[in-house]
Amino acid sequence: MLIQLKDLILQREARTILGGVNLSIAEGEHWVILGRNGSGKTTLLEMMTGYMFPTSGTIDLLGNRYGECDVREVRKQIGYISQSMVEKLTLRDPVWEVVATGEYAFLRFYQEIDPAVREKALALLNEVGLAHTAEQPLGTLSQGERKKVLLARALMSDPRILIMDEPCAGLDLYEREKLLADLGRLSERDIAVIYVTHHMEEIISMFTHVAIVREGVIASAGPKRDVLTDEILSRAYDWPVAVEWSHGRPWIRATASGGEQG
Ligand SMILES: Nc1ncnc2c1ncn2[C@@H]1O[C@H](COP(=O)(O)OP(=O)(O)OP(=O)(O)O)[C@@H](O)[C@H]1O
Repeated sequence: MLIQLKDLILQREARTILGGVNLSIAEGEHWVILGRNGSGKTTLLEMMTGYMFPTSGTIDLLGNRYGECDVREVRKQIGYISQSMVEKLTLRDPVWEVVATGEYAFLRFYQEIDPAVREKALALLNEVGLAHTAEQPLGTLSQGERKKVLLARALMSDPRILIMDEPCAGLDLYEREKLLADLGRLSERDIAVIYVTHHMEEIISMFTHVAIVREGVIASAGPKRDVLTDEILSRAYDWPVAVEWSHGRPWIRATASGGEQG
């Protein structure tokens, strides 16, 4: 098992944020996590990355149990892409340096960079189609390009697991499709992807499984075709919806209009 979450409970003050989460992610699977705002998706990712600890329950990642191992060592095998990550990067740093820092666990360099690390950063930039931006300050790149830089950065340490929290948020259709294409190519690598989104159409064919979080518990989890049904999704979103599959991707349609009167 790559990741095993058992009976995770997280209590803050009087609130139960996670109410007993169980989830197993095996080798060769790529998961999407769906759920309404505030259902607990980001909290789950923060637990998997060891940035938050549960009130009770266990988290095993690549055979390491959090609380009984050096979390920093485990984290080296995880690439994590989130909005808070973007905000921590320095916009005036050259793009290749931003990518290269992914080799280490820190955000900026204060010493000479190993030429081999630079070469690797440039190769990864090339893979995401951004080789030409290597010397530009990060701040001169579009939002979509910045997300690709983050993807390249996350791959620097050759992680076994890549965790992404809404990487396509704020991207236009073109930028989104380009990022998803880069992501799709990851299935050639030995890397498991865990991906949080609000947008069903981002569930590209590489994804094998879906988990739905609802009010701090897993409402449904399994192979994507079993989970992405009209019934399960209508319950998950508290709204009548219908799913259609096109080019191997699910598309969701609200079957009652929020704009209709009375
Ligand atoms: N440190 C905290 N203290 C108290 N409540 C918290 C804390 N962290 C998260 N929460 C609450 O836990 C719930 C789950 O938050 P989380 O960010 O995991 O949701 P989410 O599913 O990622 O939401 P979104 O889709 O809006 O990003 C929210 O109601 C949030 O307000």
